[in-house]
Amino acid sequence: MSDTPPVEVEVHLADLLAATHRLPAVTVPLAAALGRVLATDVVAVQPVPRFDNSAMDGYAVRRADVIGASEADPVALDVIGEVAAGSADDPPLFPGQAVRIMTGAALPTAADAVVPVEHTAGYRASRAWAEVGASVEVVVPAVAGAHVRRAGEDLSVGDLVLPAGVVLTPFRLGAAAAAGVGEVEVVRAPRVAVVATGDELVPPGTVPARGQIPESNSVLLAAAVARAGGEVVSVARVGDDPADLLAHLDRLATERSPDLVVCTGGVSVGAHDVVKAALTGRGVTFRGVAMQPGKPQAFGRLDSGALCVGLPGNPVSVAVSFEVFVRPALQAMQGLAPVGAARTEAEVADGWRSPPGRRQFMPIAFGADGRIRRATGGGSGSHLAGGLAQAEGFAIVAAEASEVSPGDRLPVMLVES
Ligand SMILES: Nc1nc2c(c(=O)[nH]1)N[C@H]1C(S)=C(S)[C@@H](COP(=O)(O)OP(=O)(O)OC[C@H]3O[C@@H](n4cnc5c(N)ncnc54)[C@H](O)[C@@H]3O)O[C@H]1N2
Ligand code: MOO
Repeated sequence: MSDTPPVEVEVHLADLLAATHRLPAVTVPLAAALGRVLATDVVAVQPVPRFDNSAMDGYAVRRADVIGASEADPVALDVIGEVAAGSADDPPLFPGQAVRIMTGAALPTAADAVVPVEHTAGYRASRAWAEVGASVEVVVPAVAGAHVRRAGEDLSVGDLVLPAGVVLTPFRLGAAAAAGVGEVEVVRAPRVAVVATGDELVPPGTVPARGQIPESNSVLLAAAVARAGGEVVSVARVGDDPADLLAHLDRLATERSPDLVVCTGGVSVGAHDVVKAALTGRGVTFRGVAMQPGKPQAFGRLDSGALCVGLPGNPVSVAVSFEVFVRPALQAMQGLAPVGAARTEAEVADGWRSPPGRRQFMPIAFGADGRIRRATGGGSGSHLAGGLAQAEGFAIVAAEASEVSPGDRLPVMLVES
């Protein structure tokens, strides 16, 4: 790896994406569709609203009866029935008659307006509803269609509710349900296995012995993968023996059939770099990428057909590599444009140094003034895992730059909180 010059970020990303395929579509109930990418258009199978119905609690009337109603000259109507929301009743309504009606109830066929209960004398006087069999005094005239929600005024049968390719959000799922749709065709979620490598790693929360550290990369990656639409099918920690890693990958292939295996650690030039030792010559390419952090990278297809991405072990390198390479790959697998995280541009509040020849991704936080400053203890060190908690994004410094100065404007890749 160190013998050949590093490739540009774009080259590595393009090669990775070229090895990435969109996954097939599956049909799922709405309740299982949150965050999935829609594979086919959703059209309304029912109009929205489904039928003419009341927007108010009140009385369904024939509008002609109440044109002249006023406080001084109330119109008395015989209350001949009631329809509540969910009732299939369609009471016939003759001139001089009214039907008690509740919000969402189907408007009787013979009615053409709704008088809110607040527009009746009894309610004004004592908050009282006129009972069925009694009469109600209307004190405000109704206009045609008053407080009637018309069938299909939002969507007609066959109208497009959601186009293929959108991510299913809570609002979109609600709209599909309202239009009578119960299941949707979505791109299958990428099945992702996370493998953290290194003899020094112990589960988070346990007390490490000398030389050991808490394993944090798989925690970050599993969470990030899930947020990015992946289904995490396995999270494991493997030591520095290549035979153990190969055995683990074989087991994963037969038991979990991942589409993507994300490994961390062991891709550099160390004497115990396990991912490199195990997967060199097995369809996985190891190379340097002109970025900091995240220089050593690996990718390829395993014998099982799963795409394998090997990220460097340093925690900040993992975070950056996820955003720069893994998120776009997950997007491509789901049929989304592989654009990575959302971006913005911001002014730098404090300056820092950047390694010439490598594009720098500096963890940053926004100040109250909208300007950015370094998030990780002032530095760009790829081991500063604690400072990642403060990172709201990564400022991107061009490879040619050796220094960033206060007042510079930099592109910023935004991190999901
Ligand atoms: N002689 C050279 N040494 C190094 C080079 C180089 O070019 N020549 N590159 C450095 C850079 S840059 C990086 S990045 C690292 C990448 O090395 P590896 O991918 O082989 O990663 P490891 O050596 O396994 O680990 C690096 C570092 O990260 C810690 N780590 C690993 N896994 C985890 C985990 N799951 N959770 C928390 N922390 C983890 C590990 O303990 C190491 O401190 O190589 C440099 N060296
Ligand atoms: O490239 Mo390494 O990722 O600097 O830490």
